[in-house]
Amino acid sequence: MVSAEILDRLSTTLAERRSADPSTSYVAKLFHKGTDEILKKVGEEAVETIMAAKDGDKLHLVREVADLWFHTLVLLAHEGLSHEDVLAELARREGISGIDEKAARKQG
Ligand SMILES: N=c1c2ncn([C@@H]3O[C@H](COP(=O)(O)OP(=O)(O)OP(=O)(O)O)[C@@H](O)[C@H]3O)c2ncn1[C@@H]1O[C@H](COP(=O)(O)O)[C@@H](O)[C@H]1O
Repeated sequence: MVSAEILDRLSTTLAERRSADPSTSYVAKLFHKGTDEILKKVGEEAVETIMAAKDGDKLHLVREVADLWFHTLVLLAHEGLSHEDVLAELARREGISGIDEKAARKQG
């Protein structure tokens, strides 16, 4: 099974690309073009993900979600953030939902 460590490695690469030559790297070129271009790519990949889900081809869906994740990671890196910030938010929510479940059990 592929490890989630790939997110750590990709995140390191994306951070390095912030100072890379735009003519030699897709990510450096996106950073150079700026926020609007990155947001445009995120929007395009979100639409392509929806279309892939609709056509019922699971491999196509996985590939489009990978494109979407990748471009959201580029967006986070451009804003000085990373997947770790998102994972921390999900962990926080898990904690919140745990509290909610306990409260619900007491009420029920
Ligand atoms: N995971 C990815 C990755 N996923 C998708 N893409 C690129 O994202 C683009 C997807 O956009 P589209 O599907 O719209 O295809 P396109 O028409 O070619 O895109 P545009 O040129 O129009 O933007 C393609 O150019 C893909 O090559 C990626 N480019 C890079 N990475 C990773 O990022 C690392 C750094 O990349 P470089 O900066 O290019 O060295 C690489 O080592 C990879 O690990």
